[in-house]
Amino acid sequence: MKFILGSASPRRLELLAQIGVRPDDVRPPDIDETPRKAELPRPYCARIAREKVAAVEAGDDDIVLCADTTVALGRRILGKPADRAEAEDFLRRLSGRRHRVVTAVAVRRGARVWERDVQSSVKMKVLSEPEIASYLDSGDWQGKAGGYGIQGPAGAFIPWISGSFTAIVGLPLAETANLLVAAGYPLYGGRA
Ligand SMILES: Cc1cn([C@H]2C[C@H](O)[C@@H](COP(=O)(O)OP(=O)(O)OP(=O)(O)O)O2)c(=O)[nH]c1=O
Repeated sequence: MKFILGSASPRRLELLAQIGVRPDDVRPPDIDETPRKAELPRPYCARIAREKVAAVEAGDDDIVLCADTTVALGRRILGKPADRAEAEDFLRRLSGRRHRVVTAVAVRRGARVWERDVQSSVKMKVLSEPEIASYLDSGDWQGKAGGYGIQGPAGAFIPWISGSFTAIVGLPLAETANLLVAAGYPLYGGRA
């Protein structure tokens, strides 16, 4: 059995390391992440995690883990900003409001798939012009759903969350541990 992380996200690698899980291989999937017409954020996120895990090549006995993190403002999905202008647009929309962050995790072993999604609420303070400008200058928004990362400088913009911090960063560790154990990964030295 090999454990394969199907993700290019350095956050997911670090979060797995936090619970002592080191992949034997990292194979980021390449799928089309375009939402379907009128697709809601939670089903979208779960679908993308499933499509990612199906797209990773692995042996029948290997365990593959993929995840997707989606920022939802009402019914609207905010993906990874394409450029600085889009990141600015996202920040202005999120400023002073509460939004949701959904992270779906999918684990596959052979033909079997285990999945969970976790939804958190996040409140962003009303952002001032200097806060927006300096955050955009930092470049930290790049590659992050909704155009911010709570674990970086944007942590100063988040006075309150309800849910799972690790899920917001990209991988809900409690649920991930359960999925790995269900799939037969020897977490806790195989004692679980
Ligand atoms: C909201 C938020 C998102 N993010 C990140 C987590 C994810 O890496 C990214 C959302 O994009 P994803 O499509 O979930 O993942 P990815 O493209 O980075 O990597 P892969 O598909 O190969 O697994 O946003 C943070 O790091 N902090 C945050 O606070």
